[in-house]
Amino acid sequence: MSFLQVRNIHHTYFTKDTATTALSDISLTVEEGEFVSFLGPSGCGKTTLLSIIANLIKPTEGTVLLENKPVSTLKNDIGYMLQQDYLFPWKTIEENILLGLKLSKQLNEKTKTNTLNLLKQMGLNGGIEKQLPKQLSGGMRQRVALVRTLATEPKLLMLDEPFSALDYQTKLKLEDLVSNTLKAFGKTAILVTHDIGEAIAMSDRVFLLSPRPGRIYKTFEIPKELKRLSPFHARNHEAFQGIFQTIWKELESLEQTTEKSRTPS
Ligand SMILES: Nc1ncnc2c1ncn2[C@@H]1O[C@H](COP(=O)(O)OP(=O)(O)OP(=O)(O)O)[C@@H](O)[C@H]1O
Repeated sequence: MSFLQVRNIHHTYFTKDTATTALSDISLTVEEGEFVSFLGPSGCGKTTLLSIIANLIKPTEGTVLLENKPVSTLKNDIGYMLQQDYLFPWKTIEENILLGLKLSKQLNEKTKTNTLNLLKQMGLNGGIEKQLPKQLSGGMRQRVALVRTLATEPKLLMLDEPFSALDYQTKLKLEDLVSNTLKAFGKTAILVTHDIGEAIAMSDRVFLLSPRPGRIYKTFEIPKELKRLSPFHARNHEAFQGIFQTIWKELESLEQTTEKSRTPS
């Protein structure tokens, strides 16, 4: 049995006057330790799908199982890294990274030491733990957010455009750091991104979603010579351009279809 099973998900958002079907007939599986990405035109339902898998939204139809258990019955098994770091501005870095452990009653000397060590492994040492978030750069804050997420040892990590607010150089460095860290911990992760290069460089598989309603249009297996490399080196490998062009063309054809369906006849 696969680690994560997403079965026949349909989702419609209802308001007083409208019904928007965001997702239709989504089924997929993810293996333990795998890194997959959801890529697709704006509004194709990537965030909705991520929220359903994380049990933040209940789907209109379908089920999500993590290690064969419905996600609605799980606690603390899923961690997040989002575009904004959501660090509490009035709490120190140490208080921020220990908060999840405290709330889930897992805070003890051992988990505290492990978490502070992880902060150092992320290159954040020299007394940073006593500082406030505003004293840190955007890239440093995202590293803190990753430590906070990993502190409670979630089984599955959800990454919703975690690098999109960063400058290009910081983003490339963080892609490597996140990828290496998740590999070292053997974590399973799902990334939502608009960036084809990022999806290829970080993933084992890429799910391309088509819009209105969102469906899985195609799945791309990343060539094994790229999977072996860190994201930075993968971007510079000759196999990268080939798969980039293939996905680019597919995404472009999807975007053209979307534009046409928006043009009034
Ligand atoms: N709370 C909501 N109520 C009504 N419709 C919604 C709601 N949230 C999302 N939608 C609609 O559902 C569809 C999918 O939205 P979603 O945010 O999941 O897409 P996305 O692929 O993540 O978009 P983007 O790439 O722009 O972030 C869109 O048509 C959106 O307008």
